[in-house]
Amino acid sequence: MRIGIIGGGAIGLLFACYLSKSNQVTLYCRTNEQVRLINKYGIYLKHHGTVDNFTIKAQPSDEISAEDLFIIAVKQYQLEQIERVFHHIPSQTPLIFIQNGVAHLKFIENLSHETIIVGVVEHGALKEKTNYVHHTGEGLTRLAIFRGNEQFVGPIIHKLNTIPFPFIFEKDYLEMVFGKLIVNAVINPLTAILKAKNGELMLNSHYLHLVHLVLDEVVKILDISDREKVFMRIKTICENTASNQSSMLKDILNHRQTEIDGIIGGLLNMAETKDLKVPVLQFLYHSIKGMER
Ligand SMILES: NC(=O)C1=CN([C@@H]2O[C@H](COP(=O)(O)OP(=O)(O)OC[C@H]3O[C@@H](n4cnc5c(N)ncnc54)[C@H](OP(=O)(O)O)[C@@H]3O)[C@@H](O)[C@H]2O)C=CC1
Ligand SMILES: CC(C)(CO)C(=O)C(=O)O
Repeated sequence: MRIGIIGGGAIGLLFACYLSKSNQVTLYCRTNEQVRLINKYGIYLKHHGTVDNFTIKAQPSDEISAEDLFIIAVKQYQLEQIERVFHHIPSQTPLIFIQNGVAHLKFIENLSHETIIVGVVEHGALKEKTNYVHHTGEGLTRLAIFRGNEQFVGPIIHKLNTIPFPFIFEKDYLEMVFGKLIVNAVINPLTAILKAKNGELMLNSHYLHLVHLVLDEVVKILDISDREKVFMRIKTICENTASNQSSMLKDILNHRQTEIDGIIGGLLNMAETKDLKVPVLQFLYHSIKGMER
């Protein structure tokens, strides 16, 4: 299958390497410099201490070619910037969006494409250089249909699946996206404000108290009945990624924009619609927005 990946960041590079094992991948980048480096030297993938080199074709993102599928791997807040790119992708070509949070759902609703799939990525990836990615955490990618015929997803998953880079099908896209949203809403802003690694949220009793305060409001907004199950999922992720810095902490430390609007911003909008008071989430939102400057 011909796969176009838009965005040569951590996830774009990671997906390009694994998917190129059994597909023809083109990585669409923002800068000509990244295009040049990848076409000349390929992409380096570090995994478990081993570094492999992958020959991948790269093109500027304003020169879209015909593909069988596009994976959109830019950050949620960069989607607006690539809006015109979608005018060059035929409406029959399936699109996969893998952004964290919920804000991207509003953006994709306005596209005219017939088949839109949303994904939740449970891998960890770190872009160490322009054409060098570190696969820091092994996981899987969940895919669910957002628009179009569910029948298309099975064959796509079949073609994307490789070991150790699995894809699985989820029936309910909202349940899938909200599941990840809760995890990111609790872990990301707290770790970024406290400058703490994920594991510390469970080990420091004061941080754990904050986890519960955040979770109480998230559970209220999303009307979740099994709070304990949700807490256990967060606890497991904190323990499994104990020594990791969350993506929001990394963004703050590197003076980059964060995805707070897509994560806590999305929840604040839902709270407003339901006329719910959520002071803890307000505090997190404004703390991160203030720190972004
Ligand atoms: N990294 C991870 O471990 C995980 C990430 N995710 C999600 O995946 C998404 C991507 O994250 P991640 O890869 O880490 O983010 P990065 O910031 O590393 O990558 C985003 C990439 O998009 C590129 N981009 C921006 N504008 C354009 C454009 N006009 N044309 C082409 N490319 C463009 C950027 O290019 P440039 O560098 O030139 O600015 C950058 O390389 C996020 O929404 C995140 O929530 C989900 C789970 C795990
Ligand atoms: C699951 C978690 C919190 C892992 O660090 C993550 O998705 C992130 O950092 O964005």
